Amino acid sequence: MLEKIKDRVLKANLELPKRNLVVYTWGNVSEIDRETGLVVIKPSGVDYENMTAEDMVVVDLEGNVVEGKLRPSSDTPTHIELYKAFSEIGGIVHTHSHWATIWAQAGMSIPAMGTTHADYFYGEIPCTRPLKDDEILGSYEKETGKVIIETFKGKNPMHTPGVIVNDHGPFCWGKDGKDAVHNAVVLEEVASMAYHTIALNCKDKGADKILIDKHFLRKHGENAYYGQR
Ligand SMILES: O=C(CO)[C@@H](O)[C@@H](O)COP(=O)(O)O
Repeated sequence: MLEKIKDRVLKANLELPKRNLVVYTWGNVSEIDRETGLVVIKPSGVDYENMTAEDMVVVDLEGNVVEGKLRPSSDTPTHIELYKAFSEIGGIVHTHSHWATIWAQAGMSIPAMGTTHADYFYGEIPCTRPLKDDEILGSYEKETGKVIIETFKGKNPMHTPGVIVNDHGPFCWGKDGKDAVHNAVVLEEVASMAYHTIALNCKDKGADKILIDKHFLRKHGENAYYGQR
């Protein structure tokens, strides 16, 4: 079942070590089939070198394993919460990539410092509030999803396809797993650029809003004109 999606999800997961977004097994990618409401996600704690499409696990939106011999990613409940809340998204990725995780550990949103950022993310990439003790001790991974959703209240998740989870790391999403990983690569790059920009000249506010609007909307707005149309 869902063999094509399993192939795509495997490929998207293998992109993580290739792009230096993960160390060992510290990340996961999933994709949802909106027709059946089933999610395909990588197994928990399996080395990327040995992973096959058959190892991908299919779960329903209640978190029940529908197909697969291995246990799904430990972050599956977070992915499920996001799929339920953001109907536009088709793929999700979580990593502990170096620069984005530094922002997470600092508990800081990443300001839009320039056009590289604005080409992909509209405004700051928000950092969630810290989880409360009872949330950590309860359904921790589900609560992680809920705090992301809380952070995105009133925001369009497709305009800001990523978040920094406080003291943890980044989650990104997109129209499918490949697109989500693309956004995670960009987020890591802008996290590094923003850190170094602030270190260099103490500019901690971000670039002119008009410039940020221009760059986001030329790619993603109603009258977008970037690329081939
Ligand atoms: O945050 C963590 C572990 O602290 C996880 O995201 C990471 O190790 C990946 O876990 P899975 O192998 O997907 O279960």
